[in-house]
Amino acid sequence: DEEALIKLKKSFIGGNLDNWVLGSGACEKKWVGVMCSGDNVTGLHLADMQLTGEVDIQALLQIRGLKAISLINNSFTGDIPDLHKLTNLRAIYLSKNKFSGSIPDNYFEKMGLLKKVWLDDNQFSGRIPDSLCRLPNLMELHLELNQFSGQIPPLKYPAMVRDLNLSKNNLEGEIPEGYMQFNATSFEGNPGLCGSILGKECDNGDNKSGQKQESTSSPSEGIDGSGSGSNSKVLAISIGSVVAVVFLVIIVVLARKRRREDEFSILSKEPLKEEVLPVKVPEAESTTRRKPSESSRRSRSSKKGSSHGGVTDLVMVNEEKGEFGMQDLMKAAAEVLGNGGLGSAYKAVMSNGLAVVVKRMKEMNRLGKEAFDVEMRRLGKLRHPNILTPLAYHFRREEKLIVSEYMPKGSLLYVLHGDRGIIHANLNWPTRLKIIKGIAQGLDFIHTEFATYEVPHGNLKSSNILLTENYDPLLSDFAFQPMANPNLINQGLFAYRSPEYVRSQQISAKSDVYCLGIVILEIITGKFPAQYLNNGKGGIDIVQWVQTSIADNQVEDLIDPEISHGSNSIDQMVKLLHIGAGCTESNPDKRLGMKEVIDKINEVNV
Ligand SMILES: Nc1ncnc2c1ncn2[C@@H]1O[C@H](COP(=O)(O)OP(=O)(O)OP(=O)(O)O)[C@@H](O)[C@H]1O
Repeated sequence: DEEALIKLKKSFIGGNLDNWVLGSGACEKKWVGVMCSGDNVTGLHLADMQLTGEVDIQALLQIRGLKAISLINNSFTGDIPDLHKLTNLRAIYLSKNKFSGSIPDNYFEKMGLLKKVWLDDNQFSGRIPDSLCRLPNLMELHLELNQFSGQIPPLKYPAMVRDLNLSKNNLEGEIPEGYMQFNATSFEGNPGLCGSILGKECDNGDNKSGQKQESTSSPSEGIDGSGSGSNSKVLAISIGSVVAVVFLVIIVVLARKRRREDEFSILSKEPLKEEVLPVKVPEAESTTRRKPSESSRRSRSSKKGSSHGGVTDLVMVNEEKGEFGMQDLMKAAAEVLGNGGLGSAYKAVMSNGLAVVVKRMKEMNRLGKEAFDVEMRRLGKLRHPNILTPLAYHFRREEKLIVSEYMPKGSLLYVLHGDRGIIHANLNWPTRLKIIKGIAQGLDFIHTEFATYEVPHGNLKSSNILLTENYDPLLSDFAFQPMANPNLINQGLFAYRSPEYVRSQQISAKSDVYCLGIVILEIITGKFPAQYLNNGKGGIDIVQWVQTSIADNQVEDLIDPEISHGSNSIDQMVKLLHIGAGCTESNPDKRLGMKEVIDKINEVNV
């Protein structure tokens, strides 16, 4: 890697790469801009260095572990470099340079692992390459402030993309359907674009620019449109315009916030760091500002299930992490984590340093207060290395709060499909196998503990599997079925998406096995299952894909290249794929049972 970096340095002009000295140890000596994992170079962050010259792709090709390259805010000119030869890249940042010319349509064709493409603020022209919009893992796309023209190509995997900006180009025509999740700011500054996002109807003729003049001249027609031509009303119009602009800004901010929260529900979920807000607690609780001593007294009294004026404080059901009360939670700074099928989730860090997740559940009224307490205490007593045992709860008729420990590595969903850098990079085969085994053990434990429940877990999916520091999986959000309202059950719990429930409203422990199968296939293929989405848009129908490939004898093609490349464990991966397929059998009678799954998984050893 060092030699390659020196070769690369020679192709640059300018910049201050003085500590790039051959033999000094690029990773050991922390060469400027060089990111490493152990002794391997994984990223180049060469931003703001006034670099020009060439980007020596042959040199970069020698850095086998290279995953990300940033040349942001330099002075590179000419065509886009041949980065497409680096097929392992996850992220390309070329923003704020003077790259120009068009990018070949098939440029990104072999870059299936790319997640982030930032080409904004350059002078690129021509069409947006089709291959870019077909990338299966694309999450962030920034092309703003260029001269891209023509129509926007359809987005093949819209559910993956959470950050998109095509503004300030010369794009034209109707915005394709796959982009509907984004708002107008992602497209503004393209005079020829039209479509419902921009509130600008497309006529099917060519006269798009005429339309543009109309719509930009009165964007707030619906708000202040009446009588706007009269000179005598200039003042009123000015005030109206200001109000309208403020109104629009509020709408845009709210829409963006909402979209971000929606995105969390699809692909969890980088904490929204800037959205620091208090954990909202019921009025009755927040009216009195109790002293800490009072708070802990109340917390202690509430352990016994007591209440004050009909409103209970937090009820601790598991004191392994210490005691805390509602006051402690209220004082904690909180961040939105996501908005799932059961409600919203917040992270709160309390003054003693304990970080917890608070889930606000709205549709959990099946049980009265006492029965709910019994259920929660039962959950609080569970101890298993693969179970996330809740710490506390708060009961109100309209809303329940469930508090659990915060796991810094986050959910398996995010570690697998989001960009967690080194955390993702560590998902090698032995780690993935350990995760699969842990999930199966945890589920088996839940099946024993809640054997009498219609469906013991009910909501097994990768967003409800958290990872510990050591990549041990912890199952959360289980055994909610007896507490949840029927509408929440049907819409919010993943087991209710199993084929037998969709077909004939049957649910059983085998529905959990189906969910386990999806997770196993997700871990081995590295693909985001379409089954997690409500609208069926995006992701991959992982069950169908696996079945077809098994039938066509092409099982190895299913394996995530990140684990199959150069591995001598392909046989084990194939075995696990077959187990995943056995778990996702459409007919529950033909599907594997929980114990069979455990036995089969235990036979697979690293
Ligand atoms: N204990 C935890 N530690 C760390 N992150 C968590 C924890 N619990 C939840 N999260 C994060 O918060 C996100 C939102 O969780 P939430 O449970 O609200 O949504 P979900 O899992 O997508 O859907 P559902 O409501 O069906 O469980 C999760 O995807 C996960 O990334």
